[in-house]
Amino acid sequence: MPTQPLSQKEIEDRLRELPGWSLAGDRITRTYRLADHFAATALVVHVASIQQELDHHSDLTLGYNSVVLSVNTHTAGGVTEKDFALADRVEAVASGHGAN
Ligand SMILES: C[C@H](O)[C@H](O)[C@H]1CNC2=NC(N)=NC(=O)C2=N1
Repeated sequence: MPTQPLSQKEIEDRLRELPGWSLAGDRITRTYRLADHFAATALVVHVASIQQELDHHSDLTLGYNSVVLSVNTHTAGGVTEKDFALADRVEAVASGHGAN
């Protein structure tokens, strides 16, 4: 059964449990700040490995000392539980990279 898009209320309820994350159009997004470019690059590589494991992929933008993650579920045409599962996994590792 295909993953269903969450309603606006369901998304807002889930976002309350994810400080730093917000809804931008039909995607959820968060910007992480890191110590420097190397630390930001290491976080991108770590997120990429999580995404391969989950078979779910965000758009990742690497800056000098920042990483912007933006995701929805293309196949569902909106935000689904898969996006929040990815967000939860990234949150669990981000602090280990010194991200905030
Ligand atoms: C076949 C494969 O499972 C799909 O193409 C996956 C891969 N990663 C994906 N990532 C995201 N963000 N949305 C998808 O719909 C999606 N689909």
